[in-house]
Amino acid sequence: MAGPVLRVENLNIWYSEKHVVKNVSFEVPDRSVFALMGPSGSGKSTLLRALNRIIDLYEEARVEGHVYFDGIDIYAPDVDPTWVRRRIGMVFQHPNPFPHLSIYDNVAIGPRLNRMVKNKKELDELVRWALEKAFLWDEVKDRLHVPAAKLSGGQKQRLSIARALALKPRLLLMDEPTANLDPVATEKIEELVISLKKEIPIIIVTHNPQQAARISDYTAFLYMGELVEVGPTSRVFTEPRSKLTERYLLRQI
Ligand SMILES: Nc1ncnc2c1ncn2[C@@H]1O[C@H](COP(=O)(O)OP(=O)(O)OP(=O)(O)O)[C@@H](O)[C@H]1O
Repeated sequence: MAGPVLRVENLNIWYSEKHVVKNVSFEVPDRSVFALMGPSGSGKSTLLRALNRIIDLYEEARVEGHVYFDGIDIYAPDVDPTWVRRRIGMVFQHPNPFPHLSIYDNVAIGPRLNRMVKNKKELDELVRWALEKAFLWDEVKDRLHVPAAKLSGGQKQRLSIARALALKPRLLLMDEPTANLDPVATEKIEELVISLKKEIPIIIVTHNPQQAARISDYTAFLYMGELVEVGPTSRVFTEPRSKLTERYLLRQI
């Protein structure tokens, strides 16, 4: 069996004096969808931001503990945070394509900046690959050069996913990617997440337990900064070990 893609050990995070992630440890197996669920304010987004060092951009945040990515401690002094962010991609709650750039250029910008391709043909192939993986190619292949602003909300979110995929990440983090989408657009993203996991494991934050149940292989339940429970999704949902998880699943907290 493949080792975990990520191992989090005794992770603690503060914003100034406020302790928001409390001694959290878990492993994310390769080729899986791993859901981080919990009520509003439980620390899900903060924890996610620490997993690819985006949290470094928050001046008031302080992180202690370890995050091993394929065995490399991403907080070790000799590790370059930009390398970490390139290898561990991120998709946010609000789709964030550059509105004035074309659909093509939104996907191409990362590979160009990182000199991942030698010529236009390779770039065209990479853009097509990323758009296909993001289930968007068929809808946009005849209008690759129109501005991204012309797309629907769901399409913009899939474009954000294509942009992240174009950097060929080893792992993808998603922070409530369907929070602003209608049910049809949500379903597409959920199908896409499931189809990607064989190639790219995904950690997804959700405040919706049904979504975690539908798409994830493993679920972690976070409550007031503490990891209450983690395990295979089917087990967490059918036989929660903690009363708190049970109450959350019954919508009592
Ligand atoms: N930049 C910040 N500075 C100070 N406190 C913050 C900051 N970001 C978040 N917090 C606080 O940290 C705690 C955890 O927030 P976080 O956004 O990680 O929770 P969450 O579970 O993702 O919530 P939600 O589902 O509402 O997004 C909250 O109390 C929040 O107010």
